[in-house]
Amino acid sequence: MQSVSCQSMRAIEDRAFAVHSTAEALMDEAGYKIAQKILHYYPQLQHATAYLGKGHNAGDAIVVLQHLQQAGWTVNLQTPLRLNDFAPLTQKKINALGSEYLQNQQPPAPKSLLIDGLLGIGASGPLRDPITTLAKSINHHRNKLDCTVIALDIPSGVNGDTGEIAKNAVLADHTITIGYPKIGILKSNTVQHVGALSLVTLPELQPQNAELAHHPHLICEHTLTRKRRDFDTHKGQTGRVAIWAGSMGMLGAAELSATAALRAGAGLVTVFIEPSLYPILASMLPPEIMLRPCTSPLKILEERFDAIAIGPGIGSPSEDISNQLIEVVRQTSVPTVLDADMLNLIANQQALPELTHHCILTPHPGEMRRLLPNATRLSREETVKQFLELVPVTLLYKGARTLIAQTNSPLFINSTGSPAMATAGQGDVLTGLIAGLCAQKYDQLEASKIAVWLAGEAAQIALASGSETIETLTAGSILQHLHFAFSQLPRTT
Ligand SMILES: NC(=O)C1=CN([C@@H]2O[C@H](COP(=O)(O)OP(=O)(O)OC[C@H]3O[C@@H](n4cnc5c(N)ncnc54)[C@H](O)[C@@H]3O)[C@@H](O)[C@H]2O)[C@H](O)CC1
Repeated sequence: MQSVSCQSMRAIEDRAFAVHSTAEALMDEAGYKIAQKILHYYPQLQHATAYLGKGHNAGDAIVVLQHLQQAGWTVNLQTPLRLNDFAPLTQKKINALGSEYLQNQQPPAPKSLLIDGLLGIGASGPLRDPITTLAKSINHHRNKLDCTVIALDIPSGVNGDTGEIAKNAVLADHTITIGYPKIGILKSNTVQHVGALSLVTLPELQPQNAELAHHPHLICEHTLTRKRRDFDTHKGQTGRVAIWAGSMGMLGAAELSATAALRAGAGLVTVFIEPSLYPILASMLPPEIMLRPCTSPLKILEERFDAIAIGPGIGSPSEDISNQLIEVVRQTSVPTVLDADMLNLIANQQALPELTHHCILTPHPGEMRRLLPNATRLSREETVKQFLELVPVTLLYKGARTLIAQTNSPLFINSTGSPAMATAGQGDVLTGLIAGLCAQKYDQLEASKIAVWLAGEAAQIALASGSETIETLTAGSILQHLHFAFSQLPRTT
């Protein structure tokens, strides 16, 4: 979904008002949809406190509270403002909830939800009181009481256009933005304040082309689709994936990437492995995955595959194997995902300039620095741009906010994920997912976007379900929760 400036958002909103909508109708719709997101991601919290500024951002928060209350949650307000201080529509919403909530304010409960309804697109300048005090209180309670903070539209104190962070800006675990993502909250420097990102769409809001031009896109469920299968589909049609992964001590990487390719929907997944490792890996792999003992990666070129993945857990292969792996990349024309030590190998052999359109590279920042030493001096966004000026590949630059682009494409920024994903094996899963989707004829950019969104969403769902915590989540749990993430995506019509 394309991002917009706050000024454009206002213009879009004004056009909707001129035609058919009212501020109240939009607020009601936004509030309902935000509450649904909260119930999806945080069903167990059961207690919410909304922090209120004067404007319509606070009105949204009140509508959210009403829906949470209807779902059985206890709700509470925090604000020093009196009823008359609020914008008229926000007053109306407070009255609908019950103005006694203004008089009877309670401190937030431990491990509860805090809603930042302080400032949205109406914010200007550094934070001023009473907003500063309220923002400080949100950050304090997040820390001391282990509360989860949801920011509505924009975390208060983050500039919605520039991403500049004001002193005492709210630290949100999750920002639910309304209508269209605002440019400022997609900037890499804001990730600590924005947290996970969700979008609630309001179909009444229709941007004009000039309002969208050149801005980054948010990867979210509203713009991704999965393919519908004909009833008579057979496994040959859902794609064949070849994987060169794993080495002594790192065979789990081969298992994770192969299982991910299979669970992404690929029909046939074959792992090529050096013969000495065959018996060990054979005992680890799910029975659906084929395992081919093989001394030469060039064997991959002798069969028909629809996608190839090279790199997870390969460590430092011999010179001969390294040369052959590069040769596979040179000779094949099918989508080829290059990850982990394969990226280091490409950097060492200075083979980057030889990569072309069929390659999908998935570096994390360390791997990126080896491929493009200049990256240390650039922002993440500039790094992607400069990288793609050098090589015409699909680039997926991993991080808390993964960036994806091709030469001349817009920049796509992932919305899902969690700090719980900071564990080994997540990259192996991602590689397998991309290869599995490419094998099913998703184009490379689309496959990369869907894969990264699915992995992040699966992590968030695993946490939401209570079956994992930030500490316990593993790459394997992503695979176990993948079906919940897939089911969020509509099918192509
Ligand atoms: N965009 C949409 O389609 C919809 C947006 N909704 C929500 O409405 C807000 C924007 O509401 P608005 O009343 O215009 O602005 P704010 O709530 O951000 O409040 C502005 C208010 O705050 C004070 N203020 C401004 N800057 C500061 C500051 N730095 N420090 C302290 N106080 C400040 C000032 O008094 C202003 O008047 C949007 O973000 C959405 O959340 C709709 O409800 C749904 C449709």
